[in-house]
Amino acid sequence: MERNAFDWRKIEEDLDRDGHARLENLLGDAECRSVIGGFAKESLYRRHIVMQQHGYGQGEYKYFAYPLPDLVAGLREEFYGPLAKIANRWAEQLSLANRYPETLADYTALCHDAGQLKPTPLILKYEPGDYNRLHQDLYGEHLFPLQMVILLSEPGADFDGGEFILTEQRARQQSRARVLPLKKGDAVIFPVNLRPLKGKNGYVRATMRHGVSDLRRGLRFTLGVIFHDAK
Ligand SMILES: O=C(O)CCC(=O)C(=O)O
Ligand SMILES: [Fe+2]
Repeated sequence: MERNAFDWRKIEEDLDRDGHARLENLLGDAECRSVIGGFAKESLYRRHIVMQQHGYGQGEYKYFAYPLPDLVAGLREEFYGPLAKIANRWAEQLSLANRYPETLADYTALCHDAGQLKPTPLILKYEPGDYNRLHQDLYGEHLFPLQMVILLSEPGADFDGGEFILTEQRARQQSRARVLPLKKGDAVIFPVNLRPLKGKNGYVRATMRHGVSDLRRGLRFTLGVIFHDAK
């Protein structure tokens, strides 16, 4: 599907200021329905995780297999380039040596050369009582520092509770938590691990984690787009 052009200046400003950027209506209703409809289709996935068996929370998710469905591959491709520019600027501000190539193909080749061969985009499903503990999606040496989550269900109609939470911690301070209100089809872009915060003398590092609060009612599905592959 052809998408609206996004205002990348605003996305960049939002990421710098708030540590996340919300994109309204990234996916339409039919696209959300079709991704949810694929949850039961086992051939689409390489692995099924029951979160309570790993201490990750409660709920389940499935990692897509290569070749990724067109919609998922398209989102990874479309967002990688502009996000790589931001990631490179952040790496400089954080005094990190990491640099990210311009294209997803080149970045994926780096992951694959390092033995990170398995695709990481995933679909998550939450039922009443389910939740996702605060975590970071690190899967090996190569880590692309921004990721995206798309809400596929409608809050208030399909489910209650189940809010997306982002926390930020800088040295010698307690964590700051943000609850990010999303509607069906909205996406949020946020840091996997670190982000630069402007301090008095240059930039300081903040460590980020994300999770989901308890689902009180209904069913909540999300699509996660992570750009680095896994070992
Ligand atoms: O379900 C959510 O909102 C969070 C999903 C998540 O942790 C991820 O995609 O990495
Ligand atoms: Fe995650």
